[in-house]
Amino acid sequence: MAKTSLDKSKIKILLLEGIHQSAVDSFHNAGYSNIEHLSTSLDEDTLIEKIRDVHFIGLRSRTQLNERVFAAAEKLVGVGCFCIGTNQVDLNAALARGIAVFNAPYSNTRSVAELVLAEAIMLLRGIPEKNARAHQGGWLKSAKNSHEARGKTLGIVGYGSIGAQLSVLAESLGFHVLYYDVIAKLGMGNASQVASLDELFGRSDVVSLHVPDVPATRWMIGEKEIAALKPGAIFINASRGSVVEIEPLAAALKAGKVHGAAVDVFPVEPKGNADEFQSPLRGLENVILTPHIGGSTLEAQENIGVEVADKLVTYSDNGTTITSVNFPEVALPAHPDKHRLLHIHNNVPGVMSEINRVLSENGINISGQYLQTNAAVGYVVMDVDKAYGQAALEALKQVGNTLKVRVLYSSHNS
Ligand SMILES: NC(=O)c1ccc[n+]([C@@H]2O[C@H](COP(=O)([O-])OP(=O)(O)OC[C@H]3O[C@@H](n4cnc5c(N)ncnc54)[C@H](O)[C@@H]3O)[C@@H](O)[C@H]2O)c1
Ligand SMILES: O=C(O)CC[C@@H](O)C(=O)O
Repeated sequence: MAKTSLDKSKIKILLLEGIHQSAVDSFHNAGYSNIEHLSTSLDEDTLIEKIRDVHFIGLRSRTQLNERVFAAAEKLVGVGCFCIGTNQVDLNAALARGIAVFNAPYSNTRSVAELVLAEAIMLLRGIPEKNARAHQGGWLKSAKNSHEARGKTLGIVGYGSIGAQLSVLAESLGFHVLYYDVIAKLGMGNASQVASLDELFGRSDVVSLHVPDVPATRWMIGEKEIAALKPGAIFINASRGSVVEIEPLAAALKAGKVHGAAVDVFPVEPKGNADEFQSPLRGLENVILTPHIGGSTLEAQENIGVEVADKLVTYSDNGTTITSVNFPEVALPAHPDKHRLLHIHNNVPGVMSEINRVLSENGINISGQYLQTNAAVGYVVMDVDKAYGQAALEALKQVGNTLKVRVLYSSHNS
């Protein structure tokens, strides 16, 4: 009897770092039951052992998927970053193996923007010091260095989803908003773009960073940039720990050159809640330190769980790769009466004609063909008659430059 659908219980899903239960529920609802759901990340060697028989992995910002891990991931089909950042995943190593990577580009933007705004207000009022003193039995009742947000200038570095959302919230509170971005962007409300980081730093009372971790942003804020801040400025980083050199920031905070800071992300972050957090910023009363929780609200985590699980399910069930961060994007219709062959290959001349030759020689009729490429990879999806032999499948895998071949069986009996 013809096989009619994938045996979903054989598809192994590994979810790390306390991904919200909503993700597990989404997989279950889609018929996937072989799920391991862990609350922590795994060290590299443990991950390498575990990932060998995993088809889909879900992670957040702590798990590093590097070349060594991918080399061991023989069955891996897709990666879900249950967050915005994808810098923890070697996207090229994934692509070179035909593994699609997805994320949740918007689900926690509001959470980060709200936190940053709250921190800006707290720091403008000197609340961290006053709070610390009160806990020690002190009483710092004073208006010195305490300011309203109204009329102050907020400088945003990176005017993407979070930066723009923060801009709107901050303006509603009376901030003047300036921003610096490598791309020309239309400002929300009355916000205006400035031409350089130097100008932004020189004009802002509060500076907040919202850039991704890419080579150009790595350590982009060091001693020179910190020196360009207005005396007594407030500095906030909820982007990535690799963007700011912590030592010069700590020195400027100790010297009072920077009046206060809120830092959520660090060059080195503990692997889990049981590990010690170490930082030169520890013990400074004018600094709010948070454990990379800018996006950690129940609302955001629940939405992210559903969003990324659904993307993995859709890719697994149907081959659609829309919104993948490393893969050619293809939106595919349902395929109730046809089997679907997915062929992922290096994007070099001649592969498509080889694929078509194999299908033709094996008498396989193509009823629909979808092709999308990026610079490195070609992704072709072919809906075919149900009748095809194992030999044809093997021949497809033998086509030169093939990275991965998958079959999605039709959902109806032949
Ligand atoms: N703390 C947290 O929990 C948390 C939560 C979510 C996101 N993040 C981080 O925040 C980052 C920003 O998120 P987003 O959704 O706004 O991303 P986004 O991609 O929508 O926006 C990033 C912006 O930065 C700009 N940019 C890139 N390089 C730049 C440079 N060298 N100088 C100036 N601008 C530059 C881009 O043009 C873009 O407008 C994420 O990449 C992630 O690392 C942190
Ligand atoms: O949830 C996380 O660990 C990462 C959150 C945030 O940095 C993101 O990139 O979305």
